[in-house]
Amino acid sequence: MTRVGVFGANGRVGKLIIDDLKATDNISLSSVFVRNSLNFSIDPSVMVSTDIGTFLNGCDIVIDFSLPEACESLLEAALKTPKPLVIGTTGLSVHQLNLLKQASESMPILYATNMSLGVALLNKLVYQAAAALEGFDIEIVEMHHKHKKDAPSGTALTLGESAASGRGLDLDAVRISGRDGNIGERTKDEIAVMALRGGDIVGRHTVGFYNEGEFIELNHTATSRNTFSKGAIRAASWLVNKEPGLYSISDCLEL
Ligand SMILES: NC(=O)C1=CN([C@@H]2O[C@H](COP(=O)(O)OP(=O)(O)OC[C@H]3O[C@@H](n4cnc5c(N)ncnc54)[C@H](OP(=O)(O)O)[C@@H]3O)[C@@H](O)[C@H]2O)C=CC1
Ligand SMILES: O=C(O)C1=N[C@H](C(=O)O)C[C@H](O)C1
Repeated sequence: MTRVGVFGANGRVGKLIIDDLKATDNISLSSVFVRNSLNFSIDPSVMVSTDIGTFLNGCDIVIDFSLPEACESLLEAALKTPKPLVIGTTGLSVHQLNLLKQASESMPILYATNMSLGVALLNKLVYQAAAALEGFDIEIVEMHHKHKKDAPSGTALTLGESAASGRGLDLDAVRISGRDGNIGERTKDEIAVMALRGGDIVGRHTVGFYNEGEFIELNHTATSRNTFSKGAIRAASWLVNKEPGLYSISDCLEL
């Protein structure tokens, strides 16, 4: 039985992971980390801790859906107490991503900005389309619920990287995040990644390829947040006995 620790247990996704673990074979919840207290009741056999080291010692693998600064604390603690990590937190800074890469030298880490099968496939399709549709303008739009803190979404940035890579470009050099005023015509290589926020939208991503006379739009819509919690649990079962290294959701899904 794989014993899972949930980091970000009070959160929208964290709570669903705790529920979904109850219905999954060969894997169960053993510890949760909270900053203050857990805001719902839990089986008394589960360790609830405000100390990251104690939390890490109480599980075989961690699933993290929290905030960038919280994920950074987790990575720092895991460098002292190595543990397989499934990380879904988005909005990580360059420093935090470097810390994640450093940690993956001493433990297996699966980092995915989106745990769904659909988006994993979408990234492959976007890479292929960007490479094949020479001269088409690439634009990305994402829509999420009004509580989301980071923008653009981690998924949109990953899709942007897939598109840029299909064109042999570096996303950081070609990405724009807004248009306003007398800015002139669109440049050939730019890739816009735009964010909309409102209501309870779970997650919607559209990658458009626009040309004179035709366009293609590839779209993914998450209609349930359980898509992410179940994807993360599947990733944890896959990762737990792997060698140290940085793994992607495509590795787990063998896409
Ligand atoms: N990869 C994927 O498939 C997906 C990724 N996400 C990402 O996952 C993350 C969480 O999303 P969501 O569940 O909606 O967010 P929530 O805001 O609902 O939850 C965030 C959680 O992080 C905890 N937290 C905040 N600050 C700290 C801290 N300093 N130390 C420890 N814990 C902290 C909160 O605990 P507390 O209750 O104590 O405040 C809370 O439990 C986001 O980055 C989001 O973009 C979301 C969906 C899918
Ligand atoms: O915060 C969310 O809700 C989501 N975040 C992830 C992201 O930033 O891409 C994944 C998903 O779209 C939901």
